[in-house]
Amino acid sequence: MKLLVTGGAGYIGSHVVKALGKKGHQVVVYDNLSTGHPWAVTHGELVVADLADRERLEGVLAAFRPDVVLHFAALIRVEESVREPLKYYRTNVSYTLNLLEAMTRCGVRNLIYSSTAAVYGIPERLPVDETAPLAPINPYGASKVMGEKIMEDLAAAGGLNYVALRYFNVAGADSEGELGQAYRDATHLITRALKTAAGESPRLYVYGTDYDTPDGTCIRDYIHVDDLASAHLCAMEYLVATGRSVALNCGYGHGYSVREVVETVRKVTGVDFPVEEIYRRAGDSPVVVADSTRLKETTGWSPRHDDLEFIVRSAHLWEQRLATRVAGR
Ligand SMILES: NC(=O)c1ccc[n+]([C@@H]2O[C@H](COP(=O)([O-])OP(=O)(O)OC[C@H]3O[C@@H](n4cnc5c(N)ncnc54)[C@H](O)[C@@H]3O)[C@@H](O)[C@H]2O)c1
Ligand SMILES: O=c1ccn([C@@H]2O[C@H](COP(=O)(O)OP(=O)(O)O[C@H]3O[C@H](CO)[C@H](O)[C@H](O)[C@H]3O)[C@@H](O)[C@H]2O)c(=O)[nH]1
Repeated sequence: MKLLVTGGAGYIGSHVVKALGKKGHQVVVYDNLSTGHPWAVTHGELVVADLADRERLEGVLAAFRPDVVLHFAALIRVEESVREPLKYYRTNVSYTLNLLEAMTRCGVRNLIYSSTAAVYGIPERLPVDETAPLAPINPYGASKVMGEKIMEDLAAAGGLNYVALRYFNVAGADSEGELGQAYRDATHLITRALKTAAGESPRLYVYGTDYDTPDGTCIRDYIHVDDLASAHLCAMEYLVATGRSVALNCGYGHGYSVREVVETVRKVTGVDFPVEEIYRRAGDSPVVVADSTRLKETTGWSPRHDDLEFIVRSAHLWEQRLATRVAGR
């Protein structure tokens, strides 16, 4: 198939592009490289352009005529979204509108959308399934709910078929060591902990130890990025075969506390790095764990790397490669 991937030079998009390329699909990546990297595009063509540029976007869609668009491009930091909400609504909502309008004009009707567990806010029942109310507690989550709502309305009007994949906490790196997280200033827990173990930061801050959880720190459902990539392939096959629109959780169904993650990173790296426990971070939900039964039953997806130590190990190997790459420049 012909696939247009927005944000395909980023962390998750690049892993999905690799999986798509390996399956023989024809890929065009559309990315402004604000956080992505050209080296991360291992298959297909890279168009360096912004979703704000409606003319360029429509031109690329009209020329390529993809069977499916996979839409990763977005801003992703919860805390930043609390401080700078307009930036988030602009990129995550208004540029999604640009994409949907351009797709509509070009007659492209299939979309895989990167949504998030943050749409659930503080879930009432755990693990949370897709029937739970959407009640985001930060602008990032709200922007993704808006994206889903726009797609739902467009689908109801007969103009779109979509799968919204609600990712839980994505972590780890490509099993061949070619790709991984390479944000300029990483904020994700596992990456921050690994960088601290490597001596790039003096200490790891743990944000909040007074949550209503067994050890007082937040609990998250960490999913390996390669398992998430395979969920995209499954979702795409389902979408093309059935034309049915649906939202699907992507997680393993069990969570780890911040303290458990810290201990796993210490074990994997063999470094007893310093940790400082401080105040809560704005916009954080205490516990977020996925019920992914619907993803498994609708698409046949099954995870291969449901193991925190494996996830941390793969991320650790990637961090070592990244350090060599930077040092070699
Ligand atoms: N990382 C996670 O744990 C996580 C969890 C849930 C959902 N998500 C979602 O997954 C998607 C990908 O996240 P990621 O972690 O790979 O982030 P990322 O920052 O690595 O990837 C985003 C990509 O989009 C590009 N981009 C940003 N704004 C753009 C614009 N205006 N025009 C064109 N390209 C633009 C960036 O250059 C980058 O390559 C996002 O939609 C995010 O909300 C991520
Ligand atoms: O240095 C750090 C970094 C994180 N944390 C804590 O670790 C947990 C996980 O934080 P991350 O930043 O790794 O991930 P989030 O759960 O905040 O958010 C991630 O997953 C969400 C879905 O749940 C969103 O989609 C979002 O894009 C993505 O960054 C949180 O309790 C956070 O407070 C720390 O204690 N110290």
